[in-house]
Amino acid sequence: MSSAHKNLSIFSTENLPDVSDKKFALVVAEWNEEVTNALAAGAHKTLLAYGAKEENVIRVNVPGSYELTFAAQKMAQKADIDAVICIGCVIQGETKHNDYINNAVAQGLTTVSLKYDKPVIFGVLTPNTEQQALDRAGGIHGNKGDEAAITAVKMLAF
Ligand SMILES: Nc1c(NC[C@H](O)[C@H](O)[C@H](O)CO)[nH]c(=O)[nH]c1=O
Ligand SMILES: CC(=O)[C@@H](O)COP(=O)(O)O
Repeated sequence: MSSAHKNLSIFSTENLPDVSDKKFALVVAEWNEEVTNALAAGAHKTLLAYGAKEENVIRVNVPGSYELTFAAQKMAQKADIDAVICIGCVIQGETKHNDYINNAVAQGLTTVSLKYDKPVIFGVLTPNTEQQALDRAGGIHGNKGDEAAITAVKMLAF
């Protein structure tokens, strides 16, 4: 179901695990920072709303979404980090560069998650236009950051 038909900020909150003692890494790409900062704010707000402590949300920035994988690995290998949320926005350009980034990041984050046996959440927008990004970063389709955060919370039930 596309985001156009499912608000990203509306989700089930039944049977959520207690995450009051869990530590989250929030890895944020600086490219398209108006969008990624809005996504990160949504993720941060959602984590606190569902039980995380302010001091247990550790934000680090990277230049672009391609660098999310390396930073996610650095955070996931820390013994005290329970989940990693990766935030980015890769807007389609004139070339296929966005495809290479998106595929690398999707595969890379999955690899890190499995290697360190921890949730690593793909909170990366891959829109065709800037408007599509804004619509999903607190606009008409909700906030992908909210969705990424509640996904991290839910995955800590495993
Ligand atoms: N065009 C976008 C980029 N490009 C930069 C790459 O992510 C990377 O930093 C560079 O290739 C050097 O390794 N990044 C985004 O996050 N969003 C874009 O739209
Ligand atoms: C996804 C990108 O890196 C993008 O901004 C590059 O744009 P272009 O494909 O027009 O060079």
